[in-house]
Amino acid sequence: MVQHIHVPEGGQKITLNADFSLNVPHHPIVPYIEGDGVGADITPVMLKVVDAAVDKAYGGTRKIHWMEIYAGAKSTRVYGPDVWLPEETIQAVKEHVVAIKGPLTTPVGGGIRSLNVTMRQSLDLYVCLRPVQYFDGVPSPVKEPHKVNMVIFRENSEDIYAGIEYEAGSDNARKLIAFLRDELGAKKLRFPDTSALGVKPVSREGSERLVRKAIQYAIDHDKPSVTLVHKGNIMKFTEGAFRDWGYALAQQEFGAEPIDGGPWCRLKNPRTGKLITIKDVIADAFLQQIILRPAEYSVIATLNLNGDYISDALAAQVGGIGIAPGANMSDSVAMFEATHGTAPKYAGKDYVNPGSSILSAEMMLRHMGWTEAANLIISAMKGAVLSKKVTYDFARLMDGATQVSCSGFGQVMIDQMADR
Ligand SMILES: NC(=O)C1=CN([C@@H]2O[C@H](COP(=O)(O)OP(=O)(O)OC[C@H]3O[C@@H](n4cnc5c(N)ncnc54)[C@H](OP(=O)(O)O)[C@@H]3O)[C@@H](O)[C@H]2O)C=CC1
Ligand SMILES: O=C(O)CCC(=O)C(=O)O
Ligand SMILES: [Mg+2]
Repeated sequence: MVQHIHVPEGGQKITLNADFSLNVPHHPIVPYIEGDGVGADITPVMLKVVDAAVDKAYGGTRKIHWMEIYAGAKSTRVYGPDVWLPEETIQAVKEHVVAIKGPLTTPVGGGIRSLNVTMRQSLDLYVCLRPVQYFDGVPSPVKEPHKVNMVIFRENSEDIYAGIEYEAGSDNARKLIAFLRDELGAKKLRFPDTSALGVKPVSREGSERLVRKAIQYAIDHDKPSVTLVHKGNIMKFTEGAFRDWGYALAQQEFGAEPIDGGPWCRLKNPRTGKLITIKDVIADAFLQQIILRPAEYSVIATLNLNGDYISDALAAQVGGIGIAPGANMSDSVAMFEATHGTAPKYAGKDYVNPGSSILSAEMMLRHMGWTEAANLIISAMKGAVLSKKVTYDFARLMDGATQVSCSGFGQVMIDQMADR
């Protein structure tokens, strides 16, 4: 029994097989969250572009039945002032297996904790998958943006994002400081009473399941390497353990052999026979190497906070977070979303680039096995960029561009589909 969700008539649920593959009917119901801020601008454009691609690709025989579900500010308007994330929203995503969402606001300092993170944790969407690829013609601040071709596997359920934090001066902070000092011998540290504390949980299971997915992806997509990015020199038992557990898993589960005594190792791709190198790099060095030598990196596996920073930094190299898509995945559920946030200064202005959301939907279509529609979106995106009719973010860096609105860019993409 749903309270405020309107279940569309004529659609059917996507279901899961025992091996987690999907049964996708020709008329699937797909839940979506509009999102806060620019969510109200980009989400309708994304829906329209996806509908056009599906219609064109399948000649009207397939159609997504979109089902709006609520989170964030819109949820408080529909469900009541304090209901930011209704339980039926989580249930709907779980039951429908595939969903897409717009960005949701998280206040800085105080206020509610991130609804985005809460959804990932509630549904155990432990992989945040963010491909970073270059489209010809996109303006970029680097000289050779076409050399950036990476796929980020960001651990999405642990790390400092767990939200275990104690405010400076609170009883709990004082208790924890006393415990650290008196029971755990943390005497050398500076712990003035004004200290706030955060806890960074990183587990072996959490690290292994993420690295397993990253290596499997490299095998399935014929990638040359998987790089474990960490700050394990400083945070030895969390970030350092992530690296060590990653290498151990590569050897134990995928038969990787150490190179020159390790820790780098190499496995043979069982599909192609080619070698896949498993390597690691410390996060700060990584952030300069992706600018200086991006071609050396392919699949990236990293913890939650590193993955957050790396996502935006890499996106900038290929044109910015206006075209940076992503997915949050468990073994059974996938929820797609742009890398960027609510960009509040542009909210409601029909201004920003809807590309991130549209490319997230493209990932969703591919996940559903609707490859023809996904391909159509990619070719329409390429055509739109080459036509130089682009939103402000590209127009401000592109010679001879015609600036179009958010909805205008969606229309440019749909027009591109007509010629394909
Ligand atoms: N998954 C989610 O729902 C996420 C939510 N957030 C939340 O969003 C809120 C705002 O965060 P903020 O740090 O400002 O980050 P945002 O990603 O919202 O925006 C930062 C800047 O990125 C550029 N940008 C963002 N979206 C687009 C787009 N669609 N097209 C073109 N450019 C874009 C703009 O740059 P310019 O100024 O140069 O034009 C914008 O000012 C916060 O509450 C944060 O917690 C943040 C990230 C992810
Ligand atoms: O949840 C948020 O508000 C921010 C999350 C974020 O930046 C991300 O997941 O990339
Ligand atoms: Mg982020």
